[in-house]
Amino acid sequence: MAAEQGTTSHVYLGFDFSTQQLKVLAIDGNLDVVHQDNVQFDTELPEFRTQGGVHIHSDRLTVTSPVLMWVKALDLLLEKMRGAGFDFSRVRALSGSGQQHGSVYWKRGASETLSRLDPNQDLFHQLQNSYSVSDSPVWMDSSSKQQCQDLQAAAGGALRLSEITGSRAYERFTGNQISKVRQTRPEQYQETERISLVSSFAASLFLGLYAAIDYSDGSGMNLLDIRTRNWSEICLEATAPHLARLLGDPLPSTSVLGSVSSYFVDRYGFSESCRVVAFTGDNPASLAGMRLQPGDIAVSLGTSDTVFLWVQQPCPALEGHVFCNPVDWQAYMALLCFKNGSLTRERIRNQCAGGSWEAFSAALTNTVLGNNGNIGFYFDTMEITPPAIGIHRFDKDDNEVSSLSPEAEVRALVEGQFLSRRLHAERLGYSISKTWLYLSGRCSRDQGSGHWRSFM
Ligand SMILES: O=C(CO)[C@@H](O)[C@H](O)CF
Repeated sequence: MAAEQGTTSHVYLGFDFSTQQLKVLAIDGNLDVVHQDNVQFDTELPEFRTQGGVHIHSDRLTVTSPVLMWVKALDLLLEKMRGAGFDFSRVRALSGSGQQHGSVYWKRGASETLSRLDPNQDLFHQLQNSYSVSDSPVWMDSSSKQQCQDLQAAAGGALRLSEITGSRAYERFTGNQISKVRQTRPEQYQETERISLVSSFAASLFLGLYAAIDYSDGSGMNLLDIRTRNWSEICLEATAPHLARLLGDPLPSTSVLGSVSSYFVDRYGFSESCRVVAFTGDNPASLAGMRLQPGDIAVSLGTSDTVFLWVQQPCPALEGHVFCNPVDWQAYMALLCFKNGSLTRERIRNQCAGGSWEAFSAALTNTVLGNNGNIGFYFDTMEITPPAIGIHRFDKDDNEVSSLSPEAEVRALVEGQFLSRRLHAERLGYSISKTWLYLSGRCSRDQGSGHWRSFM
């Protein structure tokens, strides 16, 4: 993708290490996009043999991604940019986001390697032996139920834990994943000198040293006290010994962490004065990037669907999450996460619309609002909100049925998904109907998303 030539004005880079791809966006001082590109993990890095960017293990609960795939994707993306003639010397600052809750385990000695990278070699080959855990747990994992129960017991129950960290214990949350690694892979845990989130791992690559975890993405760990913005001693103790040392101190999500490392200056021509701003989670980054204001509500349609909004005060509950706000460190953001998002929509598109979004949208146009009383719940994998699994279709008389016509199935999926998002949001007191609703995420550009708005 050719880079826009011409002006020598400063540009700003945003990287997104998401579930299925690594994306980069370059904007100028007017917020105009001057370059963008991406690396699709499944198709451009087939040697890692991922599906949807992950490995779903045989227990159907454990879900991981190879950390070196993310490293190699950054090598590939920067080479693509260089090949397109992108002028890295114009970059005044860079930041970005990562899929929330994923964890990266840096092996003893990795900080030395990170600080002395040879600009004549790529990151992938130099960091080959820098990770004590090669398959990073990611947000789609649902295998840490025991660790969740132990943490809730130590904190004084689910609601108490939610009061402290903004969420009851969730299997995908990083603290419970760290606890599982320590219990099931003690040698690898012993070999670990630093634990990052995907967001702070990405920032570390650009800094050439370990980057702090930011308040907002750190709120997705069941470890951070969202009022004091320090690690909760109760939660750290219940998770693993000496964990504070492995995590480092958290910082506001707007922190300037330092300058890009000499590796990127010498290899790609970045300016020595290019600043690295703290990376954060993909959903907090969406709230910031969409310039959401208190009272607005956003729906992100991606691998996971999320409903999130800016709130001034924490209102933790037994469902959903409260994170520290990425823009105003004294405010908060509320979020609901639905795991069966775009991958489920793609499955129904393939099965009921011949793999075509045009046919998918046509099916919505050809069927009536309310679908003649047919509705469905499509939890291909263990759902987060609510914690349920399986495909459940119902007819107008509330009888469970085993099938629907292809067009009725498409509408049953869309209406089921979006009425569910609205129901769970309103149950937490978020008024959907009387507010601005912003759509974001890969699927929000689909013309079918117009239909989806009508259910929210
Ligand atoms: O688990 C989630 C939010 O809590 C997901 O939206 C991930 O951030 C997707 F990457």
